[in-house]
Amino acid sequence: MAFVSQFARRGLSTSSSLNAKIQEVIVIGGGLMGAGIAQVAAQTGHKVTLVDISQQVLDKSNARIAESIKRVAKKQFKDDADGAGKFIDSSLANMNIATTANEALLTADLVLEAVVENMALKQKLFAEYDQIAPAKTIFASNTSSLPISEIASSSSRPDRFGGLHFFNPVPVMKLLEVVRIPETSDETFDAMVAWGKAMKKMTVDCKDTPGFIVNRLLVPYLMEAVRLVERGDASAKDVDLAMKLGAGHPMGPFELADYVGLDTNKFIMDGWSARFPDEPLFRQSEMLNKMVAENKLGKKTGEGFYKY
Ligand SMILES: CCCCCCCC(=O)CC(=O)SCCNC(=O)CCNC(=O)[C@H](O)C(C)(C)COP(=O)(O)OP(=O)(O)OC[C@H]1O[C@@H](n2cnc3c(N)ncnc32)[C@H](O)[C@@H]1OP(=O)(O)O
Ligand SMILES: NC(=O)C1=CN([C@@H]2O[C@H](COP(=O)(O)OP(=O)(O)OC[C@H]3O[C@@H](n4cnc5c(N)ncnc54)[C@H](O)[C@@H]3O)[C@@H](O)[C@H]2O)C=CC1
Repeated sequence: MAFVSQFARRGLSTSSSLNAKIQEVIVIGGGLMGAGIAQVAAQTGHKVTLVDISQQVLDKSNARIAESIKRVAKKQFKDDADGAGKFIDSSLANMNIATTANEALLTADLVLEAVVENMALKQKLFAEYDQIAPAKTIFASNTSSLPISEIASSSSRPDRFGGLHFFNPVPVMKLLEVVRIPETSDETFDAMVAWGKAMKKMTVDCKDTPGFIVNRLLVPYLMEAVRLVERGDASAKDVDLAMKLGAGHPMGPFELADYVGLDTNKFIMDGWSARFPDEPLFRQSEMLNKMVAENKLGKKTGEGFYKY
């Protein structure tokens, strides 16, 4: 069966010449997603700089990356300890960590942002980087829910801007959503798709719509699960068991929410409920808001819907 993709349409062309191939990458935000993206970039032979304002976060992420690379190596080089060792060493050698992007910006092919889900912060960072990065540098956001167009409006290069949305845990999840805005040039879009493939991900194309493909379906589902428990219709544990055994999901919605981070869930709901006040699927949840206020953010703080 052949589909004709409406997203494969040709967009604007750019006057600035891009590198055909993305080789040097800066990942901004060294938390859950940034660390995973940087790890996979390093594993697939890219030179990568992982940037976070917090040295403590970087140290923690470094340790998590080292652990995760070992798991990947064990899987890829089952009975080949020598091959596994070389893979780990070369991956780690491809990676730098830093508390500022300034030096790496001078030569980067791609700046991929994965800081907290906050429009003002994302815009501020790209406005700054726009002043330093060369014309060839593509800018992209890993945002879960914010409009790429609005983030891109803070830079002077919307033709070299797009969304590259990865999934958690990045070393395991095979999908990458590649999002283009009307201004994204064909060269930029093609370079982003090619990079996704170089990262060994399957790519899907999507317009700049709330939640793109996966989160437009997943977030309302999660919120419906929370509302179900808020109404007292079932316990979180039973909902999770039901969705795992009855729908074949690897995690139930509450396990997944804890895994993703309840703060990230709340950032998404805050944004969508403000932007789309008439959409009942995007309504806020008192239970979720209370848990975030109590710093019960899920796995990362040791407690969310479950204790860890
Ligand atoms: C919620 C709605 C709100 C959305 C908010 C925004 C979020 C977004 O913008 C987009 C998202 O990311 S949505 C989340 C997408 N992720 C999921 O749905 C994950 C669902 N869970 C799973 O797939 C498995 O439980 C999982 C793979 C995690 C773990 O699998 P298992 O339970 O079977 O546990 P393991 O046996 O430990 O792992 C299975 C294999 O994977 C390897 N592995 C796991 N974590 C790893 C990691 N961090 N690094 C490297 N390898 C890793 C593990 O080694 C194992 O491999 P095998 O031994 O070969 O099977
Ligand atoms: N958690 C998830 O499962 C997924 C999250 N996303 C998106 O990825 C982005 C990051 O999410 P997470 O990694 O979960 O968040 P996180 O909270 O684990 O990491 C965000 C990091 O950004 C850093 N940061 C804050 N301000 C900064 C600045 N000015 N410069 C550099 N670093 C700064 C923080 O110190 C923190 O380490 C968000 O936009 C989120 O919506 C996308 C896919 C999945």
